[in-house]
Amino acid sequence: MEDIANDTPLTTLLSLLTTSIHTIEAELKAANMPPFTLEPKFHPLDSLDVVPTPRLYEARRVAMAASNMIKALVQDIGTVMMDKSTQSLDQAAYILTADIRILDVFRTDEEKANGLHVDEIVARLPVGKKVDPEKLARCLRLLSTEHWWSEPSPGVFAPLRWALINTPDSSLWARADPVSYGALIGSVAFTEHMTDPTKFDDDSIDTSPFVRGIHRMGMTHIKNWWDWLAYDPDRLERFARSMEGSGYLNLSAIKVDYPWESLPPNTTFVDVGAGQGTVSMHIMKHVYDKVPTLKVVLQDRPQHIEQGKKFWAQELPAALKDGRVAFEVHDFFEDNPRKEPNTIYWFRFVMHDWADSYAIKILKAVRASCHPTSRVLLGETVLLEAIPSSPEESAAVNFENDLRSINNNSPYKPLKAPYPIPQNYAFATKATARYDMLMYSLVNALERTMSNFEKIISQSGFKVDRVYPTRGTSSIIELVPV
Ligand SMILES: C[S@@+](CC[C@H](N)C(=O)[O-])C[C@H]1O[C@@H](n2cnc3c(N)ncnc32)[C@H](O)[C@@H]1O
Repeated sequence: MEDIANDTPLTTLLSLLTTSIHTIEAELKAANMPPFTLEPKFHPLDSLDVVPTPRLYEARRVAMAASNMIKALVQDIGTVMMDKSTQSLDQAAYILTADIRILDVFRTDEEKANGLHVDEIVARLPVGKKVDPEKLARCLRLLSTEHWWSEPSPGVFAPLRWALINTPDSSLWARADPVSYGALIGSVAFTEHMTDPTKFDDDSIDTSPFVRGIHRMGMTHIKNWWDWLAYDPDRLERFARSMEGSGYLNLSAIKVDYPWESLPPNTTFVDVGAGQGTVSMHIMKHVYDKVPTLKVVLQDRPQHIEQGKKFWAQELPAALKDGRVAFEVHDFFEDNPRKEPNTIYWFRFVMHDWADSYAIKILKAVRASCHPTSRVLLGETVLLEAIPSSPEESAAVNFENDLRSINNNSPYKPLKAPYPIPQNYAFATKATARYDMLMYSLVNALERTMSNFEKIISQSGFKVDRVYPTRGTSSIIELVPV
């Protein structure tokens, strides 16, 4: 196992997998959590308030990367071609099951565990959402190949854990429609848009594969992605709810992997482009008593500010009563009205909506208001390049030792990916690489690598003071004015 020269890629990966799986099981046990199963219920770690230990987090991403790399080694090339060239149909099947609210028809845990015949599933679907049972069976059979569903006997289908993403009315479910559908529309015109030389240097939000795709569908009155959302109140509402979902995504990690407790007294935390201020509300809740002088200001466009007032009144009424939260309409392309010392300007998932020229304008506007003691925090994905690992530096045996030497009570510090897993952890970061494409496809923007960030930061009058990686998909990049 330690002799890399005699090992094949498969046996090296198997060794990584064995180490990471044993670590996952041991960490779950130590935390009094049940083992992972496919049963149709959430695992405690699925909770949006729980963060895995550093050792569990590292083991989990190696397990995901190694198992998928094993697939890349063993799968025959013909099947890969069949699979990849038709992958959008997985998404179509998933959107369908979300749209017809299939989970609603399972009334008891027993029905979920044993499954229902597809005829019964369809009989229970509401009018307007009926589908042909045979065709539905084929969709569910497709999803069963990736363990969303199982088919305990022919034509009988039972949901597994992943199917819960389709839970009606949850903010996770709300994602299924506008974002998935928008991604499909963009894919139709993706190659044509990418190869159009007139679009190479065009930063405009009104030009994107999505816009080209929707125009091709005859909807030439749609200017851009936001315009498309705004045309259908139901779609806009579902998208807003899905934003709440992405507010929760990474939240537990953002709360614990930045030292919020050490904020200086009298800090003003300005949540710029706040949405309803989900993240700032949870940070405030987290340190409400520990940092009693902390104040939050939410800034966004009018409809979001109204939503924010309702959200805070419901979730943290004490902050309103104690005068520790304020709400203001502000266009982040203008100078920021908050100019006092010790201000933190917090931007989460704002930069990724904007191409560089816009992002620089947003940062410059805040720089114009920035006191020398103030800082900017960017809560964003930092994409890693897919650089190969070297066998000498990061053998499987080192990974075992590295995992063992992690102190679960120390601040989180990512491990270097073990050979042969590339430095970006490959499949374990696929969702963020895909989000990079999504931002391009929908709004002509991007997720950024650290060098991409440095480019916009250096042109805006800031420098990077420190980067805090988190056990979620976001990092926190701390900027100081220069
Ligand atoms: C992707 S959302 C992120 C929301 C929030 N920061 C979060 O993490 O949940 C982007 C936000 O930017 C806001 N926004 C867009 N253009 C804006 C502008 N010119 N001025 C202020 N806010 C803007 C949107 O209304 C939206 O709430």
